Amino acid sequence: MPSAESTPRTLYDKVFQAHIVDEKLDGTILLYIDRHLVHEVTSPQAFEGLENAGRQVRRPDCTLATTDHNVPTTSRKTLKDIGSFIKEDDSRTQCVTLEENVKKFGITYFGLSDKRQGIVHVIGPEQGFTLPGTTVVCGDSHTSTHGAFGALAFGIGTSEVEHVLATQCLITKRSKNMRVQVDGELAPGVSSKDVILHVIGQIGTAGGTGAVIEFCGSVIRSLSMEARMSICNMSIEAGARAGMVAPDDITFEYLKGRPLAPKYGSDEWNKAVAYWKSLASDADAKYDIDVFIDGKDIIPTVTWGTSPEDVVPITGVVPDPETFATEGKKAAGRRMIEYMGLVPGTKMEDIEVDKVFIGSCTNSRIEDLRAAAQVVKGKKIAANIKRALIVPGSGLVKDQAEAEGLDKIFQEAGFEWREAGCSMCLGMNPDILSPKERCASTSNRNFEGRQGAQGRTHLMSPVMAAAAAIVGKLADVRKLTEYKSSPHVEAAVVPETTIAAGSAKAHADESIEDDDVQKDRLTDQPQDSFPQVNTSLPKATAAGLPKFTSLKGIAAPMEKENIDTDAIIPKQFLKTIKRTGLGSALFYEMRFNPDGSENPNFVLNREPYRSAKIIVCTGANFGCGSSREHAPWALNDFGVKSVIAPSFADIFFNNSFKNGMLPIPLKDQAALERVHAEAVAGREIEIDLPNQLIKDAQGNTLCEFEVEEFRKHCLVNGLDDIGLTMQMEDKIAEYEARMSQQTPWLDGRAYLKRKGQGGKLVAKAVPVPKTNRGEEKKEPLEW
Ligand SMILES: CC(C)[C@H](C(=O)O)[C@@H](O)C(=O)O
Ligand code: SF4
Repeated sequence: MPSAESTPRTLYDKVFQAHIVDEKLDGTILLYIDRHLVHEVTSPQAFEGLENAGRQVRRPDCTLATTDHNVPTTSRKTLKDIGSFIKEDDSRTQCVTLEENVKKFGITYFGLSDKRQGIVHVIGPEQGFTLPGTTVVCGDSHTSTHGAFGALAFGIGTSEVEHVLATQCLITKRSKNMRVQVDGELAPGVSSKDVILHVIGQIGTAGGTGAVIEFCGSVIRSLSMEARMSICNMSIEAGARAGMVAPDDITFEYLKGRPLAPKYGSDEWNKAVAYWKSLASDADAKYDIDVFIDGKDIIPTVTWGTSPEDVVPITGVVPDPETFATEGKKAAGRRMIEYMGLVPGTKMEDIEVDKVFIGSCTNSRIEDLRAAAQVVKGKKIAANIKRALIVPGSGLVKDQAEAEGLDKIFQEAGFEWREAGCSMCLGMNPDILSPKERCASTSNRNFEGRQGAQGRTHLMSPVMAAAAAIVGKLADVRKLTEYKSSPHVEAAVVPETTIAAGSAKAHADESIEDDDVQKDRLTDQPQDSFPQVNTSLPKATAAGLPKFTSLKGIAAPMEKENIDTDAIIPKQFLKTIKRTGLGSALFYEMRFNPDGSENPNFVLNREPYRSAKIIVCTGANFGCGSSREHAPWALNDFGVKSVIAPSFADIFFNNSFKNGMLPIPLKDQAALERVHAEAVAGREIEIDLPNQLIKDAQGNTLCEFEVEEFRKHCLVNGLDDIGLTMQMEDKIAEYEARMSQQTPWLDGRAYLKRKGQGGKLVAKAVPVPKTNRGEEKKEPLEW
């Protein structure tokens, strides 16, 4: 048996190991976080918790905030401040709240008048905030994007955002190692988006559950950083905790000259590159799961259903659910076909499209826009296309595209050229689909209602979306354009304006009318008029959580696979700055008809399930998709304190515990069926946490269940884990001081000047006289 030192390790093992502050015998780990990105949707409750407990942000120098989800993407030429710019009340409140919080807690913030504003997963890499070998978190599932740099980057819920703000650490466990190796070459017209859609089609949306995927192989190595980011971005749609690519020369080339990366050519840069090179997986490292894909099997891919795994090649047809393997899959397929308004057997290329969206954290970078422009150049969008939007991922991407004349190419073809933001990816802002509209979209989720209530989304690459706009139907881009080479394999170029950091004026766009906001009326506004149920249950408070020992109550049966958090709580309800009051909107689209009346067929609208305290779901991968902690908050507020299912998505699983709730993964099919049968019969069941048993109403044991010791301890004792972590202050400070020596390029200067208790420097003896850019400090960044 080789010693721990000589055991071959994966990229994930190495980065994870380097961030362990403390490890308990049961494998519970306190992990140090180098980079924390913050946006307006998932942070208000975290800052509120911090304030209520009288806590500070531990490392403002490692925290970067922006507004992206709620912001309109119309011209900012009249922008005075965010409060007057955003018309919709709840969106405005979230953005203004973030601005207040960043001021209060001294965090660097890129607001709407700053060219560096944009989608959080675009701006991190663009600024060099994301670096190889770091741990990166954000209250957002697509934090996986940053793994393209060989960072361990993952989404967290709001309670964990608060935990990181307060302690710069997270409590976690090791994930499994999974390798997805894509070898060979991609054919012209096939891009990294097709690669990831194809992979998800192969492994399914739960394929990566509990694992960190390392993408490797000759195809991945040949991709630019931007293309790698698109792949890692959608690791979350493959169910993985994170996606990673080993840093290499393409990575280092991309980082040269980025404002927050070590200064190119300096000793620090050389030291950093040497370290980054050492992170690649050892040749004989072991993976728990291996997937091999041949690049030549991938052709331009689109989705047909309402889960990212429902993919077909563009040359294919709409599948027939009656041919699916199980009754469950057939039923789910029928619902998708109906929701998507499709007929089995229809050629994908015959499906007409109403709107086209090129944007989102998957595909809104300069290379995406260049590739799409190449398809569009000299052509016009089809007459049936109602709107085609190009939404750059950041103000700097927009500037770069304009410098290259891409805006003109798009506008001449009939596209709208917008300002940066999440836009129509999830429609928390005015860019949405109307009911039944069909969209060719470069985003990452095609869930029901994702782009607007009853909207129909087909996911695809930027060149495929551009082709759909020109043809007016889903289209095979290879028929439109002669490719000399695949657009995605060009080496990354650092655009001039990307390097030019610094606050800038709002950028005007003459071509967009301000009244677009009016045009884009939100049709699916939150409604607060539904009755609250089960509000008598105890709520979490900053002082600690209600204790969970035994739970007895009605269990509502569900049978669906892949119940995503968008379905548990749709986007329009994420605009709250509170944790409470969401019970009335739980499963909104399934629970209520479009006119607001109850859907009598939905389980929670039937007796005795209106007062359910437990959900028993026979479908796997419960809680997949977005990291929104609003999902457990909504369940909790409704009165549901425990969900039993064959498996859970990682972030939802974590978020539930943080709210004193107990998700129970029950893999034993027979046991699950016994519990489900009680639920179907409308009888109470009892969850006995100390003894790890599920019992029927008479107290007879139905089955045992597993739960991690540390999580059980916290639940049974109602422990606030921020308080627990803060008791580890000595270890955290010791870790920080050590890392300031070893990786000084990760510290902002403000940190080095900061005094700890007794007036001692928190991290001394670190000779970093200048910022990482080698310049004197400039506001607002303290680097
Ligand atoms: C708002 C946020 C919680 C969410 C996520 O985590 O993914 C959003 O970015 C999304 O894409 O649905
Ligand atoms: S997935 Fe969409 S909504 Fe979520 S961060 Fe990315 S662009 Fe924004």
